[in-house]
Amino acid sequence: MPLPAEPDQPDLPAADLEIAVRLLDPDLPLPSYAHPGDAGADLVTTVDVTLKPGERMLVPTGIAIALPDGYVALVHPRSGLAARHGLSIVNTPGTIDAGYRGEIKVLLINHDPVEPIVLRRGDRIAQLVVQRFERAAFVPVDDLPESVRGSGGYGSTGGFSSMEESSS
Ligand SMILES: O=c1ccn([C@H]2C[C@H](O)[C@@H](COP(=O)(O)OP(=O)(O)OP(=O)(O)O)O2)c(=O)[nH]1
Ligand SMILES: [Mg+2]
Repeated sequence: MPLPAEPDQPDLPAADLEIAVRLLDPDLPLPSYAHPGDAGADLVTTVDVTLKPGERMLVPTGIAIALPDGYVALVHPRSGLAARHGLSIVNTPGTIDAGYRGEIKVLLINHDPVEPIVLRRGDRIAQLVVQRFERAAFVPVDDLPESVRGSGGYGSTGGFSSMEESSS
């Protein structure tokens, strides 16, 4: 697939990969990176949304994409909205498969226990991280190779000091 000769946004480096995007709502922008080197391209909501405390809603972004084979796009929350308002994504990160041609939607949730979150059409609600992935062959075996960690997990290396005190 040919790479764009020029960056799609001024002051940003040329892209590594071209991804076809259908703008289902042409008045809204393409996904865009805020800074050079950013991993996530921001996605917007096409609709006004009010999320009550604890409420979740599947929100449209107005775009459909065609990822090349061997790539996945992951829908991540934006940390600023999470820190300021408690906005997150239920299934974070959401997985956009290479073969998916439908509209990308974001399953938002309001984690604030008290305040509703009000979003307006065009607000940036999430970010899309495009990555290569490996397709695994899952091979059944009787024994796994040994490792230093072994089967220790779920806090085997210790937790917060307050948790250690309360559990002892
Ligand atoms: O945040 C998300 C997650 C997924 N999708 C779309 C793209 C993805 O390719 C498809 C299926 O997602 P996933 O495999 O996570 O969901 P599933 O419950 O396993 O559905 P399916 O049975 O269709 O695979 O839904 C989104 O638009 N947003
Ligand atoms: Mg699936």
